[in-house]
Amino acid sequence: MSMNADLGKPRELTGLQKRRALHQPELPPCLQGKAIRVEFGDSTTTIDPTCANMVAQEFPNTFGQPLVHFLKPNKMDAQANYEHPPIRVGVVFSGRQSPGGHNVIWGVYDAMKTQNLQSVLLGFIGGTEGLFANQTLEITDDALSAYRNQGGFDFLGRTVDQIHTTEQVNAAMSTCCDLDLDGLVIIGGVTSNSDAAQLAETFANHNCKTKVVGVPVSLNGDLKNQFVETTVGFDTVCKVNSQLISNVCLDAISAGKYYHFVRVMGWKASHVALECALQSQPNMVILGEEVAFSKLTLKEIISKICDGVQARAAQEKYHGVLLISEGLIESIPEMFALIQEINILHSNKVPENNIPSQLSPWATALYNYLPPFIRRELLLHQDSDNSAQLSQIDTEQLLAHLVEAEMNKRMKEGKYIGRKFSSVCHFFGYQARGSLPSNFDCDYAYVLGHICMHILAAGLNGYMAFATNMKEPTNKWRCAAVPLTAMMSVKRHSRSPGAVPTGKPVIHPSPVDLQGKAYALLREKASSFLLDDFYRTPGGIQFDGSGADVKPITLTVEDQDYLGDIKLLQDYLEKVRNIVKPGCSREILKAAISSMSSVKDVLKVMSAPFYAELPLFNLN
Ligand SMILES: O=P(O)(O)OC[C@H]1O[C@](O)(CO)[C@@H](O)[C@@H]1O
Repeated sequence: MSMNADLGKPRELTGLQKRRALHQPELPPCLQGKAIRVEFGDSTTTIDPTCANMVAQEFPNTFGQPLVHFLKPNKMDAQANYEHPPIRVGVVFSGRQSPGGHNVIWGVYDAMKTQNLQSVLLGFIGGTEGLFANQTLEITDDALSAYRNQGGFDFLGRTVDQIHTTEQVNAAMSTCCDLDLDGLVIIGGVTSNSDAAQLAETFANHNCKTKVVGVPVSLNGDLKNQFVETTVGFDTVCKVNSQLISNVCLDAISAGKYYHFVRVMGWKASHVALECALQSQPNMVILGEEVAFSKLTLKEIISKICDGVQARAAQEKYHGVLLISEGLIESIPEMFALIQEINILHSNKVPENNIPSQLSPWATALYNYLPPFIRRELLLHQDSDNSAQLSQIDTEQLLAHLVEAEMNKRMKEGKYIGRKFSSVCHFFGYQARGSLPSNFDCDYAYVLGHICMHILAAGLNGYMAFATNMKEPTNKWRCAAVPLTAMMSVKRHSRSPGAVPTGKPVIHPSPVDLQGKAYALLREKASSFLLDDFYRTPGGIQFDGSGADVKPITLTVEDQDYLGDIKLLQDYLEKVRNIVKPGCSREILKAAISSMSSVKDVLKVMSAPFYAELPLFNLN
């Protein structure tokens, strides 16, 4: 394996970086001090209970483990002089870069050294390939000094986000055994954490002593579910993108001549686009999830945008900003089908140049209709999860191209009588990914690092570190660990509810919730955004002062306090159980059912025994 010799080298820091390096993330009370109380909750099932059997079969050693809560120790425990044995841990950047990743390493390191100065943390240089090839760097205070609260993943670097094939899994296992590791911390998003689950299972199966723990680090914000509220990096990336978008908005309104088509990273889900839209308030926003839900065709999308352009022209406005998500292209039904055909041909090892001639007749027709630059991008080799390389497909340019053609057509036909349509395109992805992390991401990552260490110290395998109640200040966060298998599901080929799940259980990216409060907020403001140029200027990331604690809007408007409410819900269920008995009145039953519906999702995943009782109440 060839390695970049500059990785992990001490960097010369700028004045701002030096100031950032001094930021000391706060720890929630439960993580302060040497002692910690570990409390085991109910055993878990999976996010989609219809897949529970499949997950249980694939993960016999790690399925069904309980939720774990880390709590402030009681007085006696806190005063006891604990001797923690030294441990050896490895840490690897597996997923794509995301601001804050370095602080996970710092958090693990500080937590280990607080418990025992003899503990050793090893970082794998060059990401997963460094793991396979056993290339390590011992993490020390000195080595960390240039990377605390800094952007990028350049302390250790990363390569392919995959620990997937038998060779890769075996290589990882042999490294962990050679290094006599008690734990391995895998930093990444949905793909990396699915791999972490597989690794944990395989290690358990082979009696390998290394326990595997995953950390939700991804700019996409898509590793989000009943347990995990957000991912490390999402806040920073949304702040940087929102600043860029709002700059473009002000530029557009100043001259009044261009439509800006902006695509933001975020992979298959549109969380980044939704958050940025709420922060910067551009004229139009198209999320992949709404297109998939309404089954909008490319033609319908173009027609909607053109209607918007025309409505603005009627008000003498010839500028505007349109925001789209990276995954939009895959959400358009006919494009999805075309991409699927291309993916299958790729998987069958058909060379890129031969793919067009092997498409079905309808896919050929669509392919030929698309402008040449998009055709080329659709054929690019696949991403590590065998899907299209979304970052490389210039969907914003495709839309701009088709909108211009349609506006010209409307003009020719006398349906549009405004000025000629003119566009500029942007893709905001890499610019934000390397940013200095916000306070929120610095603190979140550091806290998760600490939780990882406590998971490993408790001897747990196949878990993810997470925190809840994060819309509140850090001192109110709650810290916990969830089995990776509890977040898994299996894809269905058809979207109909009765469709049988097929394929391997993995952690899937969660889409934007179209029933959620954040999306409702966007819809509520959509017409005003379109016509009123309601642009908002959040500005650059603030590290000090009143703006430094601003959190993602989508995090603060959604009520995700599941863990905190679980006790309440369990008490509630107990009460319902006592009043809803065979023979009780219809009104009592109806009232119980309607008030229960909001809690059933939580109960479903939090506790298998409780979930088993739900059919009694006919809630499904
Ligand atoms: O171009 P790269 O670095 O391979 O990665 C791009 C992908 O990584 C992400 O930034 C993070 O998953 C996606 O939004 C994007 O599609």
